[in-house]
Amino acid sequence: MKILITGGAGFIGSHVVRLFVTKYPNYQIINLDALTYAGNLENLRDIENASNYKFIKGDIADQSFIDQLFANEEPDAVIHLAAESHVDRSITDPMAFVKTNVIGTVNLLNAARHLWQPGGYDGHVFYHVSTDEVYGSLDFGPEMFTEETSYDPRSPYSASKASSDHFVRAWHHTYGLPIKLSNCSNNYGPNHFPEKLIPLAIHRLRTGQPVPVYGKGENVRDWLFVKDHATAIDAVFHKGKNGDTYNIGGVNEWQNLKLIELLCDVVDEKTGQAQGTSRKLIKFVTDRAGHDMRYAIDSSKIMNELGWKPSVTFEQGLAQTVDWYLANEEWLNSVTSGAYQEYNAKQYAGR
Ligand SMILES: Cc1cn([C@H]2C[C@H](O)[C@@H](COP(=O)(O)OP(=O)(O)O[C@H]3O[C@H](C)C(=O)[C@H](O)[C@H]3O)O2)c(=O)[nH]c1=O
Repeated sequence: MKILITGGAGFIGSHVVRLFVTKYPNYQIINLDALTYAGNLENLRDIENASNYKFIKGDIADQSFIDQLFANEEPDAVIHLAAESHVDRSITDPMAFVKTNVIGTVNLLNAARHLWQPGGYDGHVFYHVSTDEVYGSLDFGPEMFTEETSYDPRSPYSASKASSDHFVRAWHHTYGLPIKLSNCSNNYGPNHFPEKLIPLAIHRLRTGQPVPVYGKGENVRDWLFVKDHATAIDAVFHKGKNGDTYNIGGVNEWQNLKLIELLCDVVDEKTGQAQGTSRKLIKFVTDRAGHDMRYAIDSSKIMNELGWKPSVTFEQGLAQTVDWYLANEEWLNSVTSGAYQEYNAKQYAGR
């Protein structure tokens, strides 16, 4: 089987690519990535020479490029992770999110349909990896997002992901395209670009800079270790039902301030600083515009039907993450200085 994985040089994508390349040596994995600021081939150094792996640089928003790629490569399946993903960026530059997340997804859907429909859809699947933010924002309390929760996206980012989810389902209902979808909560772990809360905070603490907490830090997110998200994607891809959606979460809700305090304590412990040192760097700043209060996701469907569950506790995952960032200063320096772009250019030259 030849699988096209889009966004494979990004944070979640690189963990999915590595899992599939190493776990399924008989699959051919094509990693398609535009290598925008968040795409980093250094994430995949360990598997870049694997015989079942190939990297192609390209933009999913470029329709003729995508059509040509499908004609040349004839993938059997698509796992679509390529996306603009940072909510703050979507507030300042929404059009980039429309281009990649909406138009890019529709280009892929069209190309998959035109390639697969003539010979019959058997053995093919278009799997869209999405976010729990499409469901909107919850108040504090027991309520959680289920697969039946109505969509209520509120940021330009979540509106673009909701739109792409709708297009994926529309291609299933209208053209019969075999599809799967999953909506996941906040991920954390190695190789996370330091604009998102956890890697940003680790980077700031490591370099003695203030850690910005938006508003009062009361907002709640559910956190899942990225490698557990990758195993969930593996489960949905192989065992999920055609046309179905699976929510994926860590059963692990944290208020932002509490999470940052815990992270400060882990960093103090790992770096041998006196407890309380890092907490002094917490700085309350202006809130995010339209800041969603709470995401909480009910993962019982994927757990009961597909037998998936997270493999690490938050304490274990956070400790592994801090260890990774402390041991990989070079990666962090390369990302924060922009040097990784040179590595990217060298790796894709001629491909
Ligand atoms: C960057 C930053 C964030 N925050 C707050 C804002 C959020 O309440 C929380 C996490 O923010 P972050 O931007 O890391 O992630 P979300 O906005 O929850 O969205 C993330 O999780 C979902 C599922 C996706 O689908 C997104 O792609 C992914 O970016 O911390 C701060 O307080 N300070 C900061 O400096």
